[in-house]
Amino acid sequence: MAAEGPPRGAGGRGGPGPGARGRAGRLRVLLDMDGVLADFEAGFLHRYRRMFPAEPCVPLSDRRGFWVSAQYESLKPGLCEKAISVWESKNFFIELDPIPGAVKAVKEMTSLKNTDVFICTSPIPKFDHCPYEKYAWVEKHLGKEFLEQIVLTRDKTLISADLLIDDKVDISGVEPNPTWEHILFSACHNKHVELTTPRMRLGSWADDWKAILDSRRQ
Ligand SMILES: Cc1cn([C@H]2C[C@H](O)[C@@H](COP(=O)(O)O)O2)c(=O)[nH]c1=O
Ligand SMILES: [Mg+2]
Repeated sequence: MAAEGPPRGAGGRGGPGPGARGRAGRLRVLLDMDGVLADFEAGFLHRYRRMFPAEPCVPLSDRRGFWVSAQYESLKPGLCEKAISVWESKNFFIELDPIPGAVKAVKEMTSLKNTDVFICTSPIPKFDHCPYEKYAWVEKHLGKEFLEQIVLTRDKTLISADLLIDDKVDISGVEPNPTWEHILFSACHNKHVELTTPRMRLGSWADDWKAILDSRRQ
């Protein structure tokens, strides 16, 4: 049964939130969903081929840049809209496979002492299926209790935390100085991007993500 009251690690203390390092020794981690926990890229390619078998596609090894829609449009005018129709279709988000090792890593991370883990994900504006299916995906793969840990936002800079693990290279929004440090999670579209120091990358869930968390602990 889900616990009552505010979710673990979420506000509830009143007054302005503490700074990134002032949370009574607790580390707050935000995990992106698409491209970090759920395999958006493979799911997209699979469904796109099924929906548009006569159209050209981009193999995952040739993906460059975060926006699938932009790369498809440059491949052939009109493909942007077709690409968008793929992730707008019913069951796209719920049917995404987990990224290898993600489910185990999230469960392990959640069980660490002094660590609060949230899923921070941007829904698409067409809301018919996506927000519901993101919740359903979390329940299916991580369990009901984890539904308390979901943050849906189109602007991740507004959310305060110590770390954000995300596959998008540039994350911007209305807050020019987000509290979190962005750890770039490797994906087919960002593998070739060289990061300037001190930016860090997590190659996969098989890599030492605990060391990254520890580097941010007080
Ligand atoms: C590649 C791509 C993605 N989107 C949408 C699909 C997802 O809802 C978000 C990405 O969310 P995340 O939290 O940053 O992982 O963006 C899109 O609209 N167009 C695209 O090309
Ligand atoms: Mg992502």
